Amino acid sequence: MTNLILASSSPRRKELLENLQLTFEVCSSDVDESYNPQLAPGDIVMVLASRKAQAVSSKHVDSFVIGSDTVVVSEENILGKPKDSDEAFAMLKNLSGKKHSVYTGVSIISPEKERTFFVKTDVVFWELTDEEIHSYINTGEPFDKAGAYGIQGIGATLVKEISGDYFAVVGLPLSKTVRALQEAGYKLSY
Ligand SMILES: Cc1cn([C@H]2C[C@H](O)[C@@H](COP(=O)(O)OP(=O)(O)OP(=O)(O)O)O2)c(=O)[nH]c1=O
Repeated sequence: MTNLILASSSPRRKELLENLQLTFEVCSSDVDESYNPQLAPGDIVMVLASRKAQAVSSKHVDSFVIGSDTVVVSEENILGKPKDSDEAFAMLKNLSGKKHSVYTGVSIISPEKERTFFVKTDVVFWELTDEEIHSYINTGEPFDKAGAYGIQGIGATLVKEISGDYFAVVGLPLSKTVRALQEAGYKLSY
């Protein structure tokens, strides 16, 4: 029996976790991703990560469940996934030539307890021309990603500097996640 479940439909989170050669299943959480905009960004991603983990944990009570959520924060604006090209353009224009922060929340629910935390990573973008932004949007890469970019793909070329956990920007801070799993009683097979 697999006792580790990733409560996510994100192909990136699955690929990240696969790097660690753990045996796990993926269950899509499908929860309402609305949140109270008064909350601080770290609290928003923790609330959403916990909601995703709880939705799956309630059906798999004997498993360790990982839920996660990522948002991009630029000058107080919280950027999720763009709905269309116009929104993607507005997000990338907003990020151009500046520093922003990527917040990723992780919630681990074990048969006994829940442990939820967040990681903040600072990213600096090069100054982008409108033409560069349009070309990037035309690749299709921005659409299912918070802040309208993927640092693991062509989006890497937009990034001048990163300070913090690269994996957290992609969607799951691997090292802290595994440590939290172990603290919750999960035994690694290697
Ligand atoms: C900033 C950034 C985000 N992202 C992705 C990670 C997440 O998949 C997505 C943020 O949306 P999320 O709502 O966190 O996740 P999701 O809807 O894709 O998946 P699920 O809720 O089922 O777990 O943005 C990248 O892939 N690369 C990046 O550089």
